[in-house]
Amino acid sequence: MGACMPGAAVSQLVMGRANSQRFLVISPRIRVQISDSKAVSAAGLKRKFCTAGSIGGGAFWSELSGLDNWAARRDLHPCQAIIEEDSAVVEPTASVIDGKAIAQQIKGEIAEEVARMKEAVGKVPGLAVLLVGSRKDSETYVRSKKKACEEVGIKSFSIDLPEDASQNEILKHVYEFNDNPGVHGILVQLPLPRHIDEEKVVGAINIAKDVDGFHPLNIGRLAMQGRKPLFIPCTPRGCIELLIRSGVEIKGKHAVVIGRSNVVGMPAALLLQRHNATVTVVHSYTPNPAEVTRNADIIIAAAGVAHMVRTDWLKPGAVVIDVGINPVEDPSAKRGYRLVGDVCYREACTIASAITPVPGGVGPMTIAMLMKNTLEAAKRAYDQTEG
Ligand SMILES: Nc1nc2c(c(=O)[nH]1)N[C@@H](CN(C=O)c1ccc(C(=O)N[C@@H](CCC(=O)O)C(=O)O)cc1)CN2
Repeated sequence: MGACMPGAAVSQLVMGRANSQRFLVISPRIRVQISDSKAVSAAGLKRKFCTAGSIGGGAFWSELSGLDNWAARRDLHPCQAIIEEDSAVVEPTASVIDGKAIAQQIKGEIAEEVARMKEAVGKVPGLAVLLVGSRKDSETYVRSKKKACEEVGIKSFSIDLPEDASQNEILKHVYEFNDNPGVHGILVQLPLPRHIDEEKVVGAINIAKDVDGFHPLNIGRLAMQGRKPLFIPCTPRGCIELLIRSGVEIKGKHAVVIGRSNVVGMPAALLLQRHNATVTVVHSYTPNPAEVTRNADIIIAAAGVAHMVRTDWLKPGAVVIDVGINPVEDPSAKRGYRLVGDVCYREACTIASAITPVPGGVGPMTIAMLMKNTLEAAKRAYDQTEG
């Protein structure tokens, strides 16, 4: 079991040795034997998804897993053959919800609004991004956020702090951004190093600039009837936007959210209810999750377990939004690994009516929604909101 352990999948990337064979433990039931030629890619995979010095993986997954213990649910981990099979080209009968294209379209709309704001008030929105440590995945996401800012005309401010930065140092930057009128949105890239109290840092962000929507006041308002959060967390907002833009009716439907993390599962369930769906949350202690999920018209899968959702979890015609981003070793891929979702895509394609791919589904929408939240923050600051 790895040192960085909060979520299930965190324990899933461990190097091992048995009978003079080296292997990479992808999940409790998946061990990939590593030949010498594969060793580099396995190490690369670990580098990208591990905190420096730890032997566990689970970058984004720990966000999805939250307090959950999916690793203990050995019954839910598919065998390696299933994951390998899934890389085969499939002709889906389900329609593919192209998150990358939809995100691009949304960024185009935002760029137009930013240009209009510049003309009207002579200002553009500003987004501050705080990164602590040198996790490769977090660095990639932060780079994507800055690139998106450039694309749409948002000014980005960034602070990169070392892994051993103190809590006070981080808070000092948050307070400075809170006081900077040119900064309309502030985000602290998660996860933070273990010695930092995430609750304190997120709670220090001015709620009017909390473009991640993780501040307890924003989450509280999201949960309450008749209250309006200033911001909705980007990934759940992206999931709903994908459904709406794909013409999927949410009202009156039964939605199952798999996972209850603070970043995705919990706010997604709250948001679906606000859209008048009947919502069931499936988590790592749910008995017979396949049976529960099989009742769903809409599934948001955010467990952080590669290919957990199989054919028997899906009702024919269900709409599947796959939030999982799980790296699995693939020597034929340039990076030595590829990303797969929580849903066995190949199988789901033949039974669902619509499905998001991984990559290219929810991920790009997270960034587009961050741009949207930042624009909305600036509109409020300059009194440019409609209605
Ligand atoms: N402060 C925050 N931290 C984190 C959040 C968040 O919303 N706010 N979410 C995740 C990571 N994340 C954004 O920060 C994020 C994850 C994935 C993608 C994405 O576009 N993924 C691509 C694949 C990328 C690749 O090839 O590596 C895809 O799915 O197509 C964007 C943003 C945790 N932390």
